[in-house]
Amino acid sequence: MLSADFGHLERDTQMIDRSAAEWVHIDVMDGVFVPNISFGFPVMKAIRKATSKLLDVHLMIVEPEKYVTRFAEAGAGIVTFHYEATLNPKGCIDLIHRAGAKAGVSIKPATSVEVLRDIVPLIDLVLVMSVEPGFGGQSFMPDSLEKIRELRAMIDETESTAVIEVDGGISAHNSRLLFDAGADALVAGSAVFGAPDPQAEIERMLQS
Ligand SMILES: O=C(CO)[C@@H](O)[C@H](O)COP(=O)(O)O
Repeated sequence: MLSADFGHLERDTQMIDRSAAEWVHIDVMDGVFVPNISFGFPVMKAIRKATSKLLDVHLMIVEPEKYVTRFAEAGAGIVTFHYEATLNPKGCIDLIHRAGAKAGVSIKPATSVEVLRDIVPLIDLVLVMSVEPGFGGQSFMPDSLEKIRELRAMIDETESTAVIEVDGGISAHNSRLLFDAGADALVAGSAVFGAPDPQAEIERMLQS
């Protein structure tokens, strides 16, 4: 939703609601963990009202343990925080699960997937950032493909049920490549909202 027209948030959310996309991805940025500020609870609640789809919330904030419960209570089906943003990832995971949501952990491009080995059996989703978090419209970083393959192997070895989500620079041009590398869920912002027909673009990604 970061690439939606915020002046027409209800219209754009309803458009995604009618589309073949399965989840609605919400990027929350605090201006500290990333050099950009997006939105918080009021906007999240407005999106919640405009769709019945699962809300997939990506927190790009410091001290996520302070807020994960409130995001779950505001209607997030998945709450994902950054591994780099907390000293207590297991505590955050626990808080999210206790609030009734699924827990995800995200890693920035420079963070090795190895840091997740101990926690991958405890989580529902790993979000691999394929751009530096903070802004939409950046180019996909090809090194992410190897990270996805490593993560797929780690998830299989540890018998984790976590899904692999990838975010940043994704379109119908690379979605097949990502799927083949082991991704289960793809996030697309500018490719969808910048397309002449966003719903057809989502279909193209799913078809490819
Ligand atoms: O989390 C982020 C950016 O920090 C992403 O969700 C991007 O906003 C995706 O946008 P595109 O790369 O698809 O334009």
